[in-house]
Amino acid sequence: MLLLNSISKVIQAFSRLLRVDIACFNPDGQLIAATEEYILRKGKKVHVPFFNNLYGHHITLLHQPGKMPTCDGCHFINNCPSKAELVQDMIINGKKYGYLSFVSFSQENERILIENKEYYIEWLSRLKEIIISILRDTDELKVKENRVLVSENYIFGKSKSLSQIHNLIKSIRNGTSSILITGETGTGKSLLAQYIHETSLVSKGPFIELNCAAIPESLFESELFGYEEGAFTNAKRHGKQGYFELADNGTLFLDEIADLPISLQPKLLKVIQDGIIRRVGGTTSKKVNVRLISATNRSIDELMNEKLFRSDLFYRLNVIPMTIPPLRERMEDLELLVMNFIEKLSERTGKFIDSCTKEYMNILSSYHWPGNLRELENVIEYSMNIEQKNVLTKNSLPPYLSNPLIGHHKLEQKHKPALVEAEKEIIIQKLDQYGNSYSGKQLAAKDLGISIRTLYRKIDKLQIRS
Ligand SMILES: Nc1ncnc2c1ncn2[C@@H]1O[C@H](COP(=O)(O)OP(=O)(O)OP(=O)(O)O)[C@@H](O)[C@H]1O
Repeated sequence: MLLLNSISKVIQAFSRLLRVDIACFNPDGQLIAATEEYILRKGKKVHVPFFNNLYGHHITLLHQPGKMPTCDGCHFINNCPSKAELVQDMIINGKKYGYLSFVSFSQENERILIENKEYYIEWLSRLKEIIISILRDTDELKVKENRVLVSENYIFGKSKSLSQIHNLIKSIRNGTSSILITGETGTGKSLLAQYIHETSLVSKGPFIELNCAAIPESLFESELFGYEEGAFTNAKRHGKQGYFELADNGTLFLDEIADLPISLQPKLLKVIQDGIIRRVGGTTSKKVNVRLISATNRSIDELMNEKLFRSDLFYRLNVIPMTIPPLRERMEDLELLVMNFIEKLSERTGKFIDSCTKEYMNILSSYHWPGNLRELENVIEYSMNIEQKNVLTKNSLPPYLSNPLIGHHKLEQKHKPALVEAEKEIIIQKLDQYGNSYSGKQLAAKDLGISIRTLYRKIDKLQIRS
């Protein structure tokens, strides 16, 4: 069950029954669930620091919220839309779970709340018990999640293709053979790599990720194998560990492996074969014990045909191949993924969405998802920001989905040249601003809100001189 959804549903039910607005806060005074009226009047991102003054008071009736000494520090001081609040802290065995509040926004409700205080206190205590039990269940779940990063089926889906991947992961759990994950962009290759690590024998060791598309060819060797002091100008004083050393006794995830420069491929092949590395500028060798997982969204077969990828390296990397199908080929997982994203994004968007309408789901089901799960996640985030209700409706979909006449491609075709030029211009500006070095590009990518690997791809695609 989704935590916030569960709490939200209980709160809505109690609110309808008792005819009072209800809000629930975490121990830091941040709103985690509330009735619609409460969100409307107080805003979605209410943070009520003054509640800290109420810990240990168990149940407090705030008669004139906004004008009490405890209101110091609250951003609603002297301007509080609530007329009265009955607040209870949620503490059990010394553990703080947060606060619960029954709120009245009208004078009529204020009178009812005050006149029937005892009755409401009883219900407040019952609601507290239910919410604490939900929060406790989640605590237990978190402990489990820490052992196995994410629960099966739930995160990756229940479709046939995903079940096959799960079975494969189970059967290789005790080994450390190299794995090559293939799949279109945004299908979840990085997430799968982490999952494999977390469920493997080397899960206690480090998981180190290296994006082969993001590292300039000249730095590759020193990044992979490290370097000794004085190995080259600008080398750090005591040298630097490379990715292989960092990943010792754990997993090294080589993302975008197809972008590994051909000149470096023999060196990688040698390390895989011997398990021995030598730092740049070093004279001694070191044995490392690293499980390799690689991923690519390009066709390595084509690269091998063009002699851009060595076949001997490919066979070493591809001992266990795994392919994640694109989202359009596993639509059975769509609903599960949507609900998962709704929960995942509720904190970032400050919205408590319960579900989505059938019409909304139908539109998602008939789309072909070229950007796969990454695109789906963006669409859900967009919808959650736009949606006024607690259910996602067609109205909150981005225009290219809600209005079939404005197809993505149609828009793009019409404006493509201008868009490309604008994009190129912005990237050049940022590179001028931060410089063309690797660290400059890292800053530029951060400023642009894209990953460094995306920046490198764009530099390449837009033929920007770097
Ligand atoms: N099964 C899943 N359940 C929930 N979220 C997922 C799942 N798979 C992927 N995601 C999310 O989708 C987004 C894209 O996933 P990820 O970065 O792993 O894709 P990728 O295939 O490695 O992409 P690229 O080829 O561009 O590197 C991430 O935000 C990730 O958390």
